[in-house]
Amino acid sequence: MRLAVVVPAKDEEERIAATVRAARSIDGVDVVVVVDDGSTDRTAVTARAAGARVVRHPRNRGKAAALESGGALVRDLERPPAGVVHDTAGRALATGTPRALLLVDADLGETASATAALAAPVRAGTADASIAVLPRQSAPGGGRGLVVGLARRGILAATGWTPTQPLSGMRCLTRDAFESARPLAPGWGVETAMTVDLLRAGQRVVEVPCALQHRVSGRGWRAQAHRAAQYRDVVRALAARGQLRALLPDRG
Ligand SMILES: O=c1ccn([C@@H]2O[C@H](COP(=O)(O)OP(=O)(O)O[C@H]3O[C@H](CO)[C@@H](O)[C@H](O)[C@H]3O)[C@@H](O)[C@H]2O)c(=O)[nH]1
Ligand SMILES: O=C(O)[C@H](O)COP(=O)(O)O
Repeated sequence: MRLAVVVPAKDEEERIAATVRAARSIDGVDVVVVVDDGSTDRTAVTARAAGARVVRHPRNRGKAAALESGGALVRDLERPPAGVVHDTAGRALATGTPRALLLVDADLGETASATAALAAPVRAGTADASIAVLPRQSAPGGGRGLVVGLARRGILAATGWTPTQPLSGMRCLTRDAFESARPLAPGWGVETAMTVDLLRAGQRVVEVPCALQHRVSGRGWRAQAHRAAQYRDVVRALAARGQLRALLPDRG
């Protein structure tokens, strides 16, 4: 099974090269696409130097839009050159299974190689999509579980399944599974909505422990503003899926 890695990246010049190198080292990966989502630093040039194909958003459009752009580029790569894939009767010939997509955040650095474990169940055909479960992070986070709790309750209410880490963005999906979850919900709602939409479409989803370390959000005002945006986007994603009840806090 061939794998295309898609890396959404906003101002990730410090970690993007290590992330791209690690992604390229994964068995089966033949293309790494970095979507530079309107960065104001050297993310794009650094990613290209590390061996990635780079798509650039002139303006920042959010993580979901970056994943859409990466998915579209890989879709274009699957299209065979004109004139080569028809038989003598002009019938189109099958051109093989499209690549599975491996969605990898830009801030994982060299630990990105651990996303290789996500491909195993998809390759074996026992799952259509896999989601990474991360270990305790080496730096302490500053969250109180509000966004995570909301997303978890929403997914449970919508599907009957309780994810361990509902916001985890490291995922491996068959092309068919990815397409069944499109259009992706905007911004930070993308993971919550994707899980709901995959399960509702009958795709088999599993969680896989992966030894990943990412940049955790702390306690400062920037981190809290980030969480507020995450909360807003998860609310929108759940509301669009008829899960407003999940927005109410647990009653114990
Ligand atoms: O406008 C943006 C902002 C971020 N990113 C990229 O998106 C990824 C995740 O962003 P990050 O700042 O690391 O967010 P976190 O809050 O740390 O991420 C957690 O929560 C997110 C959902 O809210 C998930 O997407 C992540 O996988 C999960 O690690 C990174 O590669 C970013 O560079 C974009 O592409 N566009
Ligand atoms: O820091 C985090 O884990 C995320 O930003 C989610 O925040 P939360 O702890 O409020 O769910």
